[in-house]
Amino acid sequence: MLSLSLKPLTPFTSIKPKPSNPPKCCISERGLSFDIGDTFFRYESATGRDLGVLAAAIYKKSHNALRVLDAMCGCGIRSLRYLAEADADFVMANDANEEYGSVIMGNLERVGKRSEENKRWVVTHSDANRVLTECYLRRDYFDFIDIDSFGSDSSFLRSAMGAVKLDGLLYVTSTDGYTSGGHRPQHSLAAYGAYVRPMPYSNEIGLRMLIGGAVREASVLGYHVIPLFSYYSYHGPVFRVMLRVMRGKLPNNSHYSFISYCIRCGNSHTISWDKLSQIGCSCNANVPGSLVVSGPLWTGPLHSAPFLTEMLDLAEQWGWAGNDTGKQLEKLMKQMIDESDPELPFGYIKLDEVASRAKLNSPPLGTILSTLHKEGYAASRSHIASNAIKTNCPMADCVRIVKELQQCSANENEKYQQVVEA
Ligand SMILES: C[S@@+](CC[C@H](N)C(=O)[O-])C[C@H]1O[C@@H](n2cnc3c(N)ncnc32)[C@H](O)[C@@H]1O
Repeated sequence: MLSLSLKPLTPFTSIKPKPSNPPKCCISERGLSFDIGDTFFRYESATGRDLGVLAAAIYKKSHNALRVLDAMCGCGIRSLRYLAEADADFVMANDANEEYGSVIMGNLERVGKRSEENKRWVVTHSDANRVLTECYLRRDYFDFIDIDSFGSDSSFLRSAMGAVKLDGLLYVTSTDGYTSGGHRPQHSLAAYGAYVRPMPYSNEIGLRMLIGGAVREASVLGYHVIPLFSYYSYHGPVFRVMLRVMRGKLPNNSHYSFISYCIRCGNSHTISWDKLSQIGCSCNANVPGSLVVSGPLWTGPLHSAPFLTEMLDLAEQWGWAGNDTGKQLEKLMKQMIDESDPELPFGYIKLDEVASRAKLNSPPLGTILSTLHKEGYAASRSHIASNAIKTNCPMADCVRIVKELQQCSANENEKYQQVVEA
């Protein structure tokens, strides 16, 4: 059972771990062995952990310092990886559940027992908000804060923003897919300040809602955030965003605005704050209920291509591409880099939607992408949905392309048939 300690933070040395069963098993991730015991652990989150470790290591290289707060550490695998792989100078591994203490400590001891000489890590058991607020109050700021919560992490955003160093990194998570689907607009409004309605690219909305919520919390403190990468995984589902927290106001206000989707024509638009009173679609559909509007949320880039390129280079340097998991990670980062093309708008178009508007079967995704490129449109895959494309091509032209491709293949089939019959 989860026990939330409201005692002052206790240093690791004075924690008396409750006797627990021997570790259930010793497993390994990226060649590092660790125990999970009876803690919460998900194998499927390995990609999210890989991305976090790469980002932390890049931060360490550029700042020559890395103090990490792993606010909800479970068995401590992230803390262990930040120490062993990202070469963190110090990690505070916190989990509210005191019963995880011995497993976390056992895992962190793999990088060296804690002693008077070795104070590279500490284990605490407290509510994450309390830990973050106490760090802020004693001006003990961290370079990198990882908040791996269940559900929505919006209640930790403000305290995390106070405890992270300026120019530091905040790695936040949400597993709330229901809200991003637009099924609880009052909830998204309360949690992230965004009134979210059902839209065809709801999983991207989930990432944008999370970043938008962080933009809002940062602005309260006179800061702004820039997403370095945004990662959606259908295992959960999980929305993860790596944010750089910077001093001052958001340089580009148009990156925090509203979006509309027109059910009639299938096009989406961003709506700036000053145009809210003139909402409408370019197709001039005045059919009541045809326009769905969500926001305010993050409408700027989901990733920083230069930062992801550094991560990709580092993964290659570390030899991660040598196995299947590494290859998948490489493919993911390359897709994210493609998605960072500034010509590409927010959202994605599912090929099913294009096919249904064209009343035809959809041609292969690669064929549509190359046709869009030939016609001069920006287009890429989306790491979020394997059957979708990101493109600045209007829906009507996507439909035309699908029809033309279908016609082409019908003509070719006919010619082939004639050759066979002759
Ligand atoms: C998703 S799991 C963490 C998994 C871990 N980061 C990993 O990668 O394996 C969330 C953890 O947060 C802990 N937790 C839940 N609520 C908490 C709170 N308010 N403060 C601190 N820890 C909390 C749970 O005990 C659980 O271990």
